[in-house]
Amino acid sequence: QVPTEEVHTMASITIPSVETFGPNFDSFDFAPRTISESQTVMSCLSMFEDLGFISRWRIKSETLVRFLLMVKKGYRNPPYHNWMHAYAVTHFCYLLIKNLHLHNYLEDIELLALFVSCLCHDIDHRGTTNSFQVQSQSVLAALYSSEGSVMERHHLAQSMCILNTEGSNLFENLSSKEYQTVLDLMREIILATDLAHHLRTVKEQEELAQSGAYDKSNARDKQVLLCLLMTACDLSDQTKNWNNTKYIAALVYQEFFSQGDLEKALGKNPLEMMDRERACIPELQISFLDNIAAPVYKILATFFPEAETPMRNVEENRKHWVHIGQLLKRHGNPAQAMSVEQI
Ligand SMILES: Cc1nc2ccc(C(=O)N[C@]34C[C@H]5C[C@H](C[C@H](C5)C3)C4)cc2n2c(-c3ccccc3Cl)nnc12
Ligand SMILES: [Mg+2]
Ligand SMILES: [Zn+2]
Repeated sequence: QVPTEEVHTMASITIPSVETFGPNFDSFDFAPRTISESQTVMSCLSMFEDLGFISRWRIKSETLVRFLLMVKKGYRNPPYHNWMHAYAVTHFCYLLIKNLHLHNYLEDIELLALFVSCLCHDIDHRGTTNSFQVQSQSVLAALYSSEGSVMERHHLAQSMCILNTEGSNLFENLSSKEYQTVLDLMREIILATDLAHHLRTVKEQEELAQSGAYDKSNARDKQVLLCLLMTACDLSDQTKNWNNTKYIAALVYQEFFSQGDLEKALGKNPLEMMDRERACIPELQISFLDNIAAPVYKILATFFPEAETPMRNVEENRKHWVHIGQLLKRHGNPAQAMSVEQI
C-alpha cells in the first residue's frame, strides 16, 4: 500500500514529456542512472505515455501511479539489485522499442509485457544468487528450488501479487484473453532473466538472428526474441560509458563479496567471483563480457542494425578492463584482489 495523497498528487498532474528528462533521453548513449531516484517514477509515467501504452491499454493514471509506487517499494536496497537497476533496465527497454521499431517484430501486447517485466523482474531481490538460496536453505529455496530459477520465480510471484491488488492492477481494462496473455508473457520473460536459462537459449537466439528468417507469426521465434531483448535490458549497464560500467562492477562485486563472506561464515567455499580474497575483478569482468554480455549485443545488432551503438560500447568497455588488468599486473600485487574502491 502506498500513501494515497502521493498517488493523487502524481495522478492529477499532466505527465511531462520525455524531453524533460534530457535532450537525448531516447538515445542509446543516455545513461539512465544520471536521473535522480526522486525523478524515476515520474519518468516512468512519461515513458508509458510516450510509448502510447496509456491510451492503447486504457490505463488509469491513478492505477499506473499506484502500480509504479508499489513496484518501487517492492525493491530492497542491496548494492546492485535495487530499484535503480530496475529503472535502468526499463529505460533500455524504452530505447529498444523507440529505436528498433519492435512493433514490426512483436505484437503490442508483447511489448507491453516486456516493458512491465523490466520494471518487475528483480522485485524483492536480496542481493544473493539462486545457488545461495539453495545452499542457505532459504524460504524461497523451500518454495521454488524443485523448479529452479528460485529468485526469478519469487520476482514473478511478487509481481503477480501487485497486479492482484485492488487499485494497482495495470491490466484492469484488458480483455480476459489479453489479461491471460500478458501474464503468461510476463512469466516467460521474468523466468528468462535467470542467466543459467539464458545460456541454454543463446545458441537458438544466434541461429535465429543469423538465419534472417525471423517470422512474426511464429510463436517460438517471438519467444526467442523476447528472451534476447529481456537479457539485453538486464545487462544494459554494460552498453553505457566506462564510468557507468566501472561503477556497476563496484556494486555487483559488493553484492558478490558480501555473499562470499556469508558463505564462508556458513562454512561453505564461495565461487572465486564471490571471494574477495581470490577474485580479480578485471579478469572476471573480461570473461563476463566475452562469455555472456558481448554475445547478447552482437546477436541484437545482427537482428537490428540500429543496435550497433550498444554493441560498440561493450567492446569499448572491454578494452578499459584489459587496460586496468595491465595496470594491476604492473603496479599492484597480482595476488592482492583489487578493492572495489580502487576501480
Ligand atoms: C557486471 C556484471 N557481472 C556479472 C558477473 C557474473 C554474473 C553471473 O551471474 N555469472 C554466472 C556464471 C555461471 C553461469 C551463470 C550462473 C552462475 C555460474 C553465475 C551466470 C553476473 C553478472 N552481472 C549481472 C547479472 C545479470 C543477471 C543476473 C545476475 C547478475 Cl549479477 N549484471 N551485471 C553483471
Ligand atoms: Mg534477476
Ligand atoms: Zn536484473
